[in-house]
Amino acid sequence: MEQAVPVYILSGFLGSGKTTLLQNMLAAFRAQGKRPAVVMNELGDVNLDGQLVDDQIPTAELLGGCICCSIRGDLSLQLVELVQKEAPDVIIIEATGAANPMDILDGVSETSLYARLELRQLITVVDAAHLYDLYQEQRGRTYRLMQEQIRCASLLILNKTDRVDEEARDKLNELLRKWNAYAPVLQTVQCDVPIETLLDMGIAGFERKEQESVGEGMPHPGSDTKSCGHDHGQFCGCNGNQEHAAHELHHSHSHVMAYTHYFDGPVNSVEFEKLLQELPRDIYRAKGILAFSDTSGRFLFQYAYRESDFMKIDPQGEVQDVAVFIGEHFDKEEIKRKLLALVHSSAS
Ligand SMILES: Nc1nc2c(ncn2[C@@H]2O[C@H](COP(=O)(O)OP(=O)(O)OP(=O)(O)O)[C@@H](O)[C@H]2O)c(=O)[nH]1
Repeated sequence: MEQAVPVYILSGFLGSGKTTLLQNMLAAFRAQGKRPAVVMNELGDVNLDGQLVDDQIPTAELLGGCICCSIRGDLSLQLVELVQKEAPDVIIIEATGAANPMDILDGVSETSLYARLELRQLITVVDAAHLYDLYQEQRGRTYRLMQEQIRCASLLILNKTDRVDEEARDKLNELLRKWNAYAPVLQTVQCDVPIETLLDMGIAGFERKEQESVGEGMPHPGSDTKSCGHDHGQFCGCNGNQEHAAHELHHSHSHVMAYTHYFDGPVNSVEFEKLLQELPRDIYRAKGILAFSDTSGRFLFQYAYRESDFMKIDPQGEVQDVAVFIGEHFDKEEIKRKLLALVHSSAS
């Protein structure tokens, strides 16, 4: 009989390390002689993460929205098309950092009714430093969204542990245990974890959870439950009712917005880095491809939770110089003004 294609969902807040994990998984699958395919979802209008994935790997892009709401129907279409056209051995879905994984789980389950898919794992990547900061305040929509992403996982990766001390690591471990008692937790830097271990752990973890949560808990392929096995009433006063929960959860990330800026000239690298350092706190993620006026070549830049990183690249395909800024209720016009001024001053 035809084998079902295993599907892995990568969830986690913006900038936590999902693309880093995706790259590690792709390398591991290919080393095993497998043919992976990828579904990438970005809030902005361009797929910058796609630049980090080998162009030999079949990739479906869902841009300009979040899988879990505006473009959920597209997810099913893309999955079916990938299976029919590419016959991959495995599919990895990288959600936007603003996605609620429950809806993506639901989308995959629905699709598995008419395409041979088998949901293996929902891996949530957590930025240790970011969660630790939010934990001090214990409130805010981003904190609640992170909580949801953690609760729904079958495997948790506590990443960026290089950015917190031992005391914070212990505290975070305790917190993850409290929010999700079932999923194994792996502590990593750069999501560096033996992938074979990760895949083995996940399968066992997912099966165990399904058995232990009979009647109320963990969503699984073919299941019509949308519950993460926790009390939704904690957030919205409902008792896990599907509609109320979905409604409330969409609201938990509807605060996230993106601005995509296309450049019509190069910018000075020092000035651009300064602009990143001075971004308002409400912008927690930025990425893009740029040419600088003071150095040759083009660069992929990443800004995640106050850390920036530049990598020289040779972009695949035609990519205009572009930057995407993601955050909460920030002033798009102000960013636009600053970027236009930067291009102008770099030209003179
Ligand atoms: N300090 C530190 N940086 C890391 C670590 N892992 C990843 N990063 C960096 O964090 C930035 C964001 O990583 P990504 O893998 O792109 O994160 P993401 O979750 O895919 O981001 P979005 O797709 O925007 O949600 C990049 O600059 C990575 O190099 C880590 O363990 N420590």
